[in-house]
Amino acid sequence: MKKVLTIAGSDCSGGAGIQADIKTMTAHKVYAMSVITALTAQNTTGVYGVLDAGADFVGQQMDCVFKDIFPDAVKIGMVSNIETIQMIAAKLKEYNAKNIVVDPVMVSTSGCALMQPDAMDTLISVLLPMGDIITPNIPEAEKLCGFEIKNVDDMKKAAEVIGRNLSGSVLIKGGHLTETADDLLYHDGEFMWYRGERVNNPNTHGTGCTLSSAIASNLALGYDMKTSVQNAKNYITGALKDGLDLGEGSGPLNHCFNL
Ligand SMILES: Nc1ncnc2c1ncn2[C@@H]1O[C@H](COP(=O)(O)OP(=O)(O)OP(=O)(O)O)[C@@H](O)[C@H]1O
Ligand SMILES: Cc1ncc(CO)c(N)n1
Repeated sequence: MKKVLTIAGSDCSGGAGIQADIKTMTAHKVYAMSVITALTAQNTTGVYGVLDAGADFVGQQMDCVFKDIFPDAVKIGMVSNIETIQMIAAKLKEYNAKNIVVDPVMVSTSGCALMQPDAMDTLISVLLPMGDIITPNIPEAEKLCGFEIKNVDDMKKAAEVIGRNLSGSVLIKGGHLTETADDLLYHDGEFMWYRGERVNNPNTHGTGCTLSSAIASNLALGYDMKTSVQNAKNYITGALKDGLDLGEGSGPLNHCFNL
């Protein structure tokens, strides 16, 4: 059985973070492991509290995982402070981790920040370059490229600018921009569009976490980068289309729609 590790924050309401990651990995029939960077108190209406696990304890969890059950892929989500980011980067190097997917969870849309603002530079300079692929949404991509992204041409320019400083691939998610939900991959100097059917479902809590975990699961299963992104795109569209409707706000997806 292939093994995948998520390093991320817990979402007690089960739609995003560690919980979304484990459900996604399980739906892909890979063995899921989790290093928890922070607990969050959140639900479909917003984020109300964050309790950091602390860098040392994150490091200890990573030691336990890597020394015993070496993951075939690693997904990194919420990392709230500078010390934790540095610890994760050091441990990934120490253990020579493979197939690293970094979802830069930087811009909080509702309530408490998931990342301390002073940690952004460290995330950009230390962790993003370690990714085999990074998966910013439009507001995150704007922070990374330094200009506004208003259309698909801007998406291409941004992907190129962001990718210039990285050895890995860049997937800019169009969920916040395009009428159709098209994502753009910049991989080995080439652009590739993943055309998505826009699902008329306001329940999109955790789509980013779910997509990045699906990519990591596919990489662990041995698919190449382009195929992994396509398979993950098909999975997220299916999970949205299932039409689960829970909670007062933007609800979770049905991660198990295909089981
Ligand atoms: N209404 C929709 N219909 C179809 N696909 C969607 C829709 N909304 C988002 N997606 C897709 O979901 C994936 C995640 O994109 P999105 O831009 O929502 O990420 P995100 O903002 O990081 O997510 P999160 O809400 O977890 O922070 C992308 O593949 C995107 O195209
Ligand atoms: C723990 C966690 N990670 C990521 C996100 C972004 O969806 C969230 N809401 N919560």
